[in-house]
Amino acid sequence: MIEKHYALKSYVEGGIGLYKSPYFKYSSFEEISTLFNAIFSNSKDGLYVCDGNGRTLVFNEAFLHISGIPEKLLYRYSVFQLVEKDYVPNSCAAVTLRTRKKHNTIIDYYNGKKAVLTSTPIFNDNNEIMCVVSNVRDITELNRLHEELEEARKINYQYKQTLSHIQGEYQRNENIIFRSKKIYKIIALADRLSKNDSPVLILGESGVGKGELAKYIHNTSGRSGAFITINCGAIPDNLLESELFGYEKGAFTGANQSKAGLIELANKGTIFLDEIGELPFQLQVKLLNVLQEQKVRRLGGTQSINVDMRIIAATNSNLEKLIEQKKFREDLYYRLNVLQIHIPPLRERIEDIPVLSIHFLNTLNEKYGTQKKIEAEAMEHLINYSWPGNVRELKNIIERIYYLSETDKITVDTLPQTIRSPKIQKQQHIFNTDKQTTLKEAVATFERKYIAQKLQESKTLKECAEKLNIDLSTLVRKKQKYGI
Ligand SMILES: Nc1ncnc2c1ncn2[C@@H]1O[C@H](COP(=O)(O)OP(=O)(O)OP(=O)(O)O)[C@@H](O)[C@H]1O
Repeated sequence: MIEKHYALKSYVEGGIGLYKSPYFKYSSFEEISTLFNAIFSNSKDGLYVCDGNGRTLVFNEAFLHISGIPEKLLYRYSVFQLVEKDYVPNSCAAVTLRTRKKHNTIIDYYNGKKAVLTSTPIFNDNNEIMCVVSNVRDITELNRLHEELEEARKINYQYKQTLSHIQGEYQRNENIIFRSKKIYKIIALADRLSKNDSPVLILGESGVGKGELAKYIHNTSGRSGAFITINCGAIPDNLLESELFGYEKGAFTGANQSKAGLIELANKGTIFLDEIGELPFQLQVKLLNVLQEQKVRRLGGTQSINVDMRIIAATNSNLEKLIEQKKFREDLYYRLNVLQIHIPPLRERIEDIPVLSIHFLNTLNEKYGTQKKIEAEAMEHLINYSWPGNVRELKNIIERIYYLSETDKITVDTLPQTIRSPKIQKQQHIFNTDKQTTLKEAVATFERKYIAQKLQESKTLKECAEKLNIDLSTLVRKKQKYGI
């Protein structure tokens, strides 16, 4: 059993006394003195004891080492004089002698060591300070480690910042893969825009990712409802109205039961109107009313239904030109064009080509458990190509070469002729001169190029369909087939 010995407690302010075990057999002064001497001199902490006047009584080797005060000076001067004569910057014991209280401080000794000091007054029966015991802990090493840790933390933080910046450039935000600063800025802008409910107009060529960005804005907006997409150019005019606004039973022949429109379905969510330039003129005014009143009335209906939706519209047409041509309502344009984002074509952000190519390839690798890789030279060709169909075309091409490549290496030979021959492409040659091309392939190549060219020359899909003398729906189908 351990006996707690309180003999010294009356002398130690706030001290806990001494613990002695039953094995403590020393009783003579010599034995106890030897023991305490051993403890004192073996302590790694510096120990320094002065009397009530601040004169040195006893100290250990560690104290000399930590404080760097020459032994002789310790005998000659009191703690007050040591400070006065500037042998030490400060004295913890001197403060305790003045305040008669235990004191803690940190001292930067002149030898470069840093220590934490605790000085404790020991009182005699007359309540006079008999001595002050100072414990001096060297924290130079600890401090160095602390500084190193701080430095490491700083570096770590900087690395993290850099990494997150790099990741930002190579980032995938939701499904948007990018490396270019241009898309990075667009994502940052979209993040800000997603916080409010104003309409957003996304401009950019076909396939640049307008739909993907609209989805991103919806997903980050926190709106609880659905994300509803409608391609105004792909649905025949007569169906578009009922699709958008819904109808009541008997509203027209064939309306055997009531049906909610897409606008209604987008309640609390987002409606994405793709190819808004293709929205028939008579529907534009109806849409404007919905936007202004936040209410929709089904065809054949008498009641207006409240809708809380965010609208995102997108187009690759020049809406201002369409307004001049009286094909698009100016008032609707201003209503939709509150916040505008322009996505540049892929050829203007070629840094995105490698990351997108690798992403699309890896998606297939994961799906089929393969490890196909694009060789550097092949990647160069992908980068040099002008991608009139933008990301959609790139995605289609990667899928195509994935299936065509027989080994794990995607080489230049695996690439379609159009991509392999940038010179021919730049010269706008539409015939494929590859001897191995079948007639069917050659016709497809021609058709794809020809449609892509006409699309570039046309303001709207409708105009393009007219130029090609084909139905709008056929054009949309072919656009999707060729990834343009
Ligand atoms: N940054 C991107 N990261 C990953 N996939 C993308 C990215 N941009 C576009 N895509 C993909 O490319 C294809 C075309 O994108 P999207 O439909 O959003 O383009 P769009 O500009 O709306 O085209 P359109 O004007 O023809 O409707 C989609 O399969 C989409 O997932």
